Amino acid sequence: MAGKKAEDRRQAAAPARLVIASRESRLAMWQAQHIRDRLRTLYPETAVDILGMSTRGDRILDRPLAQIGGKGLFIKELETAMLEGRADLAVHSLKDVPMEMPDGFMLAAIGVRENPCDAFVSGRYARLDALPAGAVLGTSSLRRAALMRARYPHLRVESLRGNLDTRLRKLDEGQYDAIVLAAAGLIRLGLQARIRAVLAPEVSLPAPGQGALGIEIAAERKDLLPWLAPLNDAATASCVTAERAFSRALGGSCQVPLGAYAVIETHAGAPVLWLRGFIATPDGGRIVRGEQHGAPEHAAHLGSSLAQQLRAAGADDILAAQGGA
Ligand SMILES: NCc1[nH]cc(CCC(=O)O)c1CC(=O)O
Repeated sequence: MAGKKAEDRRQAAAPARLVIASRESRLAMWQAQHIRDRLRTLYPETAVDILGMSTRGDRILDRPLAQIGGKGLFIKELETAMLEGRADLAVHSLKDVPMEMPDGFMLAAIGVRENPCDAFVSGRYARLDALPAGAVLGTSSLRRAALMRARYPHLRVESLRGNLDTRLRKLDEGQYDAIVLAAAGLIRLGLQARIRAVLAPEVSLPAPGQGALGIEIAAERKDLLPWLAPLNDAATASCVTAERAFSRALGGSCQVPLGAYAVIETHAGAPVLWLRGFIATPDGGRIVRGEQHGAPEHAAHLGSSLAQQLRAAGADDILAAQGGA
């Protein structure tokens, strides 16, 4: 058709080659391969390769993340590769991407969300409620630990670090009676059979961005934006924008237990973004929760409003006790 041909002529040629920087964990590689395959389908003429690399966050495994400096640790080496021209983009679990993007970098696209919830995994027990007093529950996040301590004070909640395979191995070796971790990682790696129960958001409100993929580029590579745009999922992008704005307004780091989870519902034929959030003390002794509803276009505003609402309701005290703002 003449119209189609005219359109083709206007389009610039896709890049000859795209290199994706990725961590080398099995989950990170799955995610990078997923994006590579999508790019290959979108642009059959483009050579798409993956540059695997290990990060400080992968190498330091004996201390909780909050202690060694938080999220930036998992992405710095990948960003250096992009600045040095060894890679064009990086694929991350959005949950691991700092709330404030480092200078010179931006998120080019947010992929469709996998199951955003936490999962309960155990050999012996079918559900959290079935764990007896004194049972050892492992988790890698302050958020899950605070929620579990508040809800199940009779359990011993202990830190669990390492990639997914390591965490499952520690469970299987008997170091823990049960563990709680993101359902998305297990599902992506084909390990969904290990999930004994998916924890409802009412029980374990997910971390900001959990289950979503973030595609990062150097801000000086805006030429890539049109090519990466088809990877963006608008609904997921609005939801995680609200979640990340909430976290950012509360100082967003791994140092304070907080969760945020948004969904888009339809009310009277119009989309409404429903954002829930909480912030807690590490022992779960205090939890301040709240929610906001609004238009998806106002996602960032909804996130910061919810943060303000929680600050007024006691989050400020929690942050002050934490040594935060
Ligand atoms: N912090 C590590 C991490 N980063 C992303 C996921 C899971 C996948 C996702 O949330 O997209 C995990 C594992 C976990 O929290 O159990």
